[in-house]
Amino acid sequence: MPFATSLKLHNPFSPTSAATGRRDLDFPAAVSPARRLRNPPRTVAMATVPTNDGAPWINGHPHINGHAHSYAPALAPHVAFQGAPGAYSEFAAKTAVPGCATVPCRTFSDAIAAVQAGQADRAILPVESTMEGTALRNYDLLLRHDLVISQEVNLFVHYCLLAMPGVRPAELRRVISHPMALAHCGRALAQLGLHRREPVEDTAGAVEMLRSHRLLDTAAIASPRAALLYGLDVLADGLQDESWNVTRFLLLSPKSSTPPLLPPNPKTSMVIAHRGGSMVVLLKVLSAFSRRNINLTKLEIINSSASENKAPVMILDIRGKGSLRAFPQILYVDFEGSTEDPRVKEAIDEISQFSVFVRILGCYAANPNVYDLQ
Ligand SMILES: O=C(O)C(=O)C[C@]1(C(=O)O)C=C[C@@H](O)C=C1
Repeated sequence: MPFATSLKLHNPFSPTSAATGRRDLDFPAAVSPARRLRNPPRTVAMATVPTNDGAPWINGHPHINGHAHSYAPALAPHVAFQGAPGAYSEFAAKTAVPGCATVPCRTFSDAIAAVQAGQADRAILPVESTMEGTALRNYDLLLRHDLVISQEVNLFVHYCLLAMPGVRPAELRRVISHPMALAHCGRALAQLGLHRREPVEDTAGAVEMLRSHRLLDTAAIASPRAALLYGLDVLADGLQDESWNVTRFLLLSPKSSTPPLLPPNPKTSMVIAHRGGSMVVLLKVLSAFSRRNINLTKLEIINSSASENKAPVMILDIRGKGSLRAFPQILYVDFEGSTEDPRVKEAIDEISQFSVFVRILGCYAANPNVYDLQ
């Protein structure tokens, strides 16, 4: 994993700058941080409980009706996500594209492949969390493929301890979940005396495993919605060590042949590869934006040449036929403004002159809301 340095110029996740409480989607509600922290946990019923019985499996997960998992009109957009039905990523997909059909995939690569194979219209990836910073592995995936970021969505991740119906906390001997969820709940698990922790591919996959193997000595960490979906008991909630735990997801779409409509309140993500002198390049990039009054919302420095063991970042050069190129030093930059804005065009032109490679990863509507899924 390349070395990453994160400079927090503006943290869209921070309680002061996040959700405005605007209710612009039915599912789920965006809440103001103050309201969310005051309110007791709330659970929201989801549609039908998916079971594995007789349902065909695609990418390692059950597909209901031979296609997407969730019940949605045939023409609804299909969004691929990593995990079992009930994973946080699935909720993120439904938040970003209300009414979509979700396509469960075993890995993030499978989710991207599903879009490339035409099995899904879009894929959703978690890319950043307030507790862990940038998920570089998912950024790596994004760079290796020719998909564009078309939306962002921030979810409040609320972890619960789930067990089979009737199981008492004293009967539990181990806990299973996504490695991130286990890491985020370390303190609470220690207090509960749950020292045996085993990682699985996703939070809902852990719940599915409890259910299908009827594990009576094992708990899973997942969302209250996963508890409802699979009929498990919630033994404890709000398990995360930090009360403010938000994950940012990006929705990826195939590149459109027609120029996309300019989104409201646009934001652009780009990657800049350069040769050496990180600090000098950084200052030049900052200057190109600041002289044009363009605000940055993310800046991440990846320097894999700082250590001999780190592999360079591979980026698909989408010009011409498209080939993978290796770059040891890159910057990820998100900024306010659209690629059609003359100030932005000038800044990108200037940066292109002193860098070795620049790729725009997407221009999409900035979404400052934090959605509460519980
Ligand atoms: O396991 C899940 O439910 C997921 O959607 C994946 C994922 C992640 O990979 O970051 C998403 C959010 C949570 O922080 C934990 C795990």
